[in-house]
Formats: sequence, C-alpha cells, structure tokens
Amino acid sequence: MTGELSPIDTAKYVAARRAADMVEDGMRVGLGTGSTAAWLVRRLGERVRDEGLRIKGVPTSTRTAQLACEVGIEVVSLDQAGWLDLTIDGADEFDGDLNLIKGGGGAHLQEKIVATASDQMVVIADAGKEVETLGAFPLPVEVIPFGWQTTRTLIEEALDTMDVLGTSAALRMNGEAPFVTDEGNHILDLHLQRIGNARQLALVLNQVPGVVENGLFIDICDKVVVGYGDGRVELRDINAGTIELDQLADGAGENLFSDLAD
Ligand SMILES: O=C(CO)[C@H](O)[C@H](O)COP(=O)(O)O
Repeated sequence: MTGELSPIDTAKYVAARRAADMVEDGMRVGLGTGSTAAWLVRRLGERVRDEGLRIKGVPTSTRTAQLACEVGIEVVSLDQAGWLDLTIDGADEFDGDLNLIKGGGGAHLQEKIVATASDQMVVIADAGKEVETLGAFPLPVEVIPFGWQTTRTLIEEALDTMDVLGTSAALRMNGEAPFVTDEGNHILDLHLQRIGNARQLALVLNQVPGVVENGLFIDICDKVVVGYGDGRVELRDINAGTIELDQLADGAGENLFSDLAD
C-alpha cells in the first residue's frame, strides 16, 4: 500500500500532488518523465476522472505517454499543442537560481524542448535534490550513435578548459548494451563533481559535433515545488523566493495516501 512509502517517495509524492493543483481547466500541459513526474501524471488522471478536468497533455517520453493514456489524460504531440501553458517535470539537481541538471531518466532532450515551449516550467523534487552548486549528479549529454567515441573525446577535451573538477564521460548502459533514448541516441554521463559556470558549460557542450543536447536547464525553470519526507511542501519561486505551502495532510502516515489506489 502506498502508505508505506519511504521518506524520499513521500517527498516526491507530496511535491507532485501539490503541483497538480496548479493545473487549471483547459490548459495544455507538458508532462515530465521520471518517478516524481509519474506521481503527477497519476494525480492529474484522478482529477480528470473525478473533477472532469479537461487538459491536453504533451508527454516528454514514451513512458510518460503510456502512463498518461492509461490514466485517461488526452495526449497530444507538441506540434499539435503548439505552445503550452505549463510544464511540470522532475529534476536531478536544482540550485538557488533554479538552474537544473536533468536527464537521469534519459529524457532531457524532449523535456528541454517541451519546457522551453511553455509559459512556465514548474519542477517537482524531493528536498535532497537541492544543491549549492550543480555537478554532483553526473551530467547527461545526449549524443548521436555515429562516432560517439570521437564525440566523447571532443567533450573531454572541452571539459579540460572548463571550471569543473572531473572530466570523465561514461557511456550510459542498459545491461550489456548502450542505453538508447526515445530519439535513438546514446547518453554520455559526465562526472564533473562541481560545475563552476553552468551557463558557459551548456553552451560549450552543445557546440561539440555529435552532441544533441545536454541536461543543463539554465533560466528555464520558474518554480520548484519541494517536498519533504514529513509531508511538508515549499515553493521556491524565481521572483518571490521561498514560500511555505499548506501541508497536504496532518503528517506523514496512512491518511496522507488514503486518496491513492493500491
Ligand atoms: O530528468 C529526468 C528524466 O530525464 C527526471 O526528471 C529526473 O531524472 C528526476 O527523476 P526522479 O523524479 O525519478 O527522481
């Protein structure tokens, strides 16, 4: 039963559930990828079913598309939607300027396109994702399969000139085979430990031939809904700072999850 969620999953759940309240009737909504975004999609499905909420959802991966269909959300492509009112997505790290590392789930290419085509991007995250300086989480870079080893060498050479602590780029694997993204590409995970100038790094990486997109989201995110293991939720707003949001329940425990199906 969901009442037995770990503190991290509780934090993800309450953040996602609170962010789902930001979605209004008639909106075109970008739907992120990952375990936190999956809570969001399930909650929006409940609102569609129980409240008659009418939205068009633009998924950022085949996984999310499948889940959104399963829970009854009308799914359209980004080109059909044109422009989005809101995108809600998870993140692997966020800093005080609400810059992000994304792509732990390998979907950052579609996620960045969808978020950029939105009036607003709201990130949902457990509090452990907040960092002073980005870079402890390996930075995903999507590369085309052709000549990927040459691309990796060029990336490592470029990293030598950057303000980072590490320069190794590891091919992401899926068992014995390279991981393949929804676009048929591979992912290199850059172990940088600390990124001194994320804006500059994002630009430099995307100039390397073979790189499709990096997982740094600079000046894209407007708000982060931060969940805690005890059920508390805070909002980090790029304009308004930190705002304490209503706790979703009296505390952690069974009743926090009583609205969820098994
Ligand atoms: O960027 C992502 C997928 O590409 C995810 O949002 C990120 O990896 C966070 O995942 P989770 O919510 O499972 O912690």
